[in-house]
Amino acid sequence: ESTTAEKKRWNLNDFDIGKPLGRGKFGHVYLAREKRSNQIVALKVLFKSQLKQSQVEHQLRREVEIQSHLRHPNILRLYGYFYDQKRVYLILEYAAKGELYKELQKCKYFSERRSATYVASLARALIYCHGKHVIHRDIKPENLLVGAQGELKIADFGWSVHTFNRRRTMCGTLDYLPPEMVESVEHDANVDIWSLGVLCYEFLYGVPPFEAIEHSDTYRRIVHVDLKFPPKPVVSSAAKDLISQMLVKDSSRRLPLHKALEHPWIVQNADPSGIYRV
Ligand SMILES: COCCOc1ccc2cc1OCC(=O)N(C)CCCNCc1c[nH]c3ncnc(c13)N2
Repeated sequence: ESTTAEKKRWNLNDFDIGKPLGRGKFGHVYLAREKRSNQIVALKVLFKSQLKQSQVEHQLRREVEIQSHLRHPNILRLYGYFYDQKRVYLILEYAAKGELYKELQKCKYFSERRSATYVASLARALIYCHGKHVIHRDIKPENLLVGAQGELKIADFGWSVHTFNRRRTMCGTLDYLPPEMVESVEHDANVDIWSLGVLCYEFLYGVPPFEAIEHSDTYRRIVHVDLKFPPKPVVSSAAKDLISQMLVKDSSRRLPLHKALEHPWIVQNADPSGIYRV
């Protein structure tokens, strides 16, 4: 039995592999059970060839380094990693209710209580990250998972911090980029306030606020903060007020995350436990 001091060296024989949980850009994720402890985990398998080809190995190392030190109920745990000849394996906390965006697609949009509960959880997770000088966790629905009790988990699939160098025209969406990133000026933790505002809007309306067919139109709508609230579904003015205080062009004037947690809409709608029971 290895002591906690020396890092346990994992290998594939330590796990029984279960059903696939999905496939991402760089690899597959499987349900797995660590044999000795019977602990259920998610195992993400990345192909070294693909990592090399996309020049993301060092970025992945950085992402693993950051994620393995984060401990928060709303951030998916990274327990460890190992590799063999061809693959890198990430040992991750298993989120039993899967990807939030699939749930959002199914419901079209979330209730104000559900949206506020998720936004409060994300704000707390981001406050924790900023406290550890980690920013830009790239919170968009695709990066959010749901635990067995309905709690939100930022899985932050890691490419955000690097892909923005190429302004994500290649693979990710622009919808979540704040003006300072679209105009590629330096950015700080306030980018996460913007993304949280975008996410809050998308939870309530089912579409992101600056969506457009053409990238160029999305760019323009973001830099001009062309924020419009559709008449349907009906959304409270308190919710619109919070969103309007987060989607502000001047990053220093965005509502700080701890203030967002005190906003009336959050106080009146978010479940304090961060759990939304469907
Ligand atoms: C560099 O990589 C950093 C870590 O990236 C991930 C960590 C955990 C992930 C998925 C990750 O990347 C994205 C990805 O592969 N997909 C979008 C396809 C699979 C979706 N997962 C579905 C899923 C369901 N229950 C889960 N419990 C834990 N993790 C999961 C899932 N997925």
